Parts: sequence; C-alpha cells; structure tokens
Amino acid sequence: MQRSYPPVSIFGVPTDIGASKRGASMGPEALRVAGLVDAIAARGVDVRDVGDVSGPRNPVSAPVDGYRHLDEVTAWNRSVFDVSTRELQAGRMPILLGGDHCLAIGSIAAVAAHCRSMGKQLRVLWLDAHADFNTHELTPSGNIHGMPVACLCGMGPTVLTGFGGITPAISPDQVRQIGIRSVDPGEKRLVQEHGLDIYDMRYIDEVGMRRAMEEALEGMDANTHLHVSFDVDMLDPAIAPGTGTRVPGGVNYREAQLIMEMVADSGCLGSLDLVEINPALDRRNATAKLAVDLVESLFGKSTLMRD
Ligand SMILES: NC(=[NH2+])NCCC[C@H](N)C(=O)O
Ligand SMILES: [Mn+2]
Repeated sequence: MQRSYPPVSIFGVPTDIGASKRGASMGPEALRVAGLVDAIAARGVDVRDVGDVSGPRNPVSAPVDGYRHLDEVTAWNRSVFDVSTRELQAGRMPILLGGDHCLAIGSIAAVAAHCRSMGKQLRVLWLDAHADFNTHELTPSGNIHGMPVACLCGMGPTVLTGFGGITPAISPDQVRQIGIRSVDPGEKRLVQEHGLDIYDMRYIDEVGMRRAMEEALEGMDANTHLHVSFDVDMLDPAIAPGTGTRVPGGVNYREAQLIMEMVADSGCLGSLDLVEINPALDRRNATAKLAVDLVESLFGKSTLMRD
C-alpha cells in the first residue's frame, strides 16, 4: 500500500550518559554511515538531517542517591525536549538517533505535550528487552537508561518528570511494551502495581508476534499519534550484537520486520527513537544496518506479494 508520510527531521544525540557501558554516544554516526537518511528518502519521504544536539561530556562517575549523572542526563534531555518540540511544531516527524535510552524522557515528554495541545491521542510502543521502569530506590545500577518509563509516568526526580509542564507526562495505560525479558525484582513489582501492558517474550513465544502486535495497537484511530521507542536490545543479540545491555532470547529478524510492517500499516506513526546502538560492541556496523533495514519497513517497504 502506498502511504504518504509527513516530512521527517532526523537529529543525533551523541551521548551514553544514562548507561554505565560507554559507546552508545557513537550511535548517531553509525546510523548515518549505515545509510539511514537515504533509506528514508528512498521511501519517497521528505527527510532532513538537522545534525546533532550537544551536551555535557560523560564524567563516568558513581551514582549519587541512586542516580548516575543526573545533572548531565537532565541537560541532554532538555535539549532533546527542545529539538523534538521545535520539529513537531513545524509539522515534522522527529526521529531521535541515540544515544542511550534515557533520552526518551525528553523526546516522549515533547510528544506528549504536543499531543495535548493538538487534541491527539498518544500511544507509546516501547520496543525493548527491559521495562526501563526503575526508580532511584529500586535500581540495581543507578543507570538512568533503566528509568525513562517510570520518569515519564511521574516517578522520578522533578528535574526529569516536568519537561512538558505537566507531570506525569504520560500514564501507564498509554504504553505497550514488546520484547521484554529482563526486569529487576523491585522493578517488576512496580510494573505490576501500575498495570503496564507488557508483551514479554514468553507471551510472544506462545501467541506469536502477529497477535501480540494486534493487541498492542488495538484502540488506535486516525486521531492517534504513535510514538515508537526502539531500543535495539529488543532484538536477539545474535542479529544485533552492538548494544550495551544484551539479553539472550530476543526478537528475531522476521518478528522485528512484522512489528515494523504492522506499525506502517496502522498509518499512525508520528515519532521515533532509535537508541542503544553501541558501535564499540558491534560487528562491522551490523546492528546499525539492521536498524536501517527495519526503519525502511516502518516507512512502508514491504515483502508482501499482494501489495
Ligand atoms: N535502556 C536500557 N538498555 N536499559 C537497561 C536497564 C538495565 C537494568 N534494568 C538497570 O536498571 O540497570
Ligand atoms: Mn531501553
């Protein structure tokens, strides 16, 4: 099916400030080198690379009060919030090239504020091995890339929960998580308490990706803005080795394509994060190349014969 997409603005956020393993800061260049911009343009989309956001260097320090690098994470997310907001207001679809997953705090806060002002429904599709629902009390690591969903739902330091002016930015019932297979014990209790809608790997094994995705996308309509937050560690490490927190037993190539094709078919894609690509851990840029391949499907490239 031929679909038309709004113009797209790509921006890089070269930092690994929310992780403890270094290297996700090289993600934006890896995605560019893998041909992301041309691949989207080849789908007939008006796409522009607006360059990189800047921010503080990584001091590589220990957590303080359960947060590692809280000031720096805040500064980076402020810039992400500002760029995302600017592009959304210009009627463009922001695509964030991470960078680690803490950056979704700024991007999704911007999307949520935009949806409120436009009277749009927001759905967040969180593609990940992890729930990223930790708090400073529960976290085993202090790494803020394990906390963005909790922060967006209002659980976190005020510097990270207030970007859009309204706290919480989103509510758990707007989120669907796919591919989850590593959740810390305290985090799991919090997830259950808040009723996060999680399609974990066991569920995907049992019912299949098609049904999981149908359920995750259920209830969307023409007035829905779908934000996809794609952490490449959702994918099986055999096909996506270039990421810092690998967990075995992930989503395979065809399942990942099906996710993207079903999002494309929904016609609701409004914004995207591509995060946690760590070129220092990759093999010949395979993970960035795979991400580009999947983004092509997200923009309607299809293997369907009956198209
Ligand atoms: N976006 C990510 N890669 N998150 C990994 C989080 C891992 C672990 N749950 C933690 O809090 O440290
Ligand atoms: Mn994540």
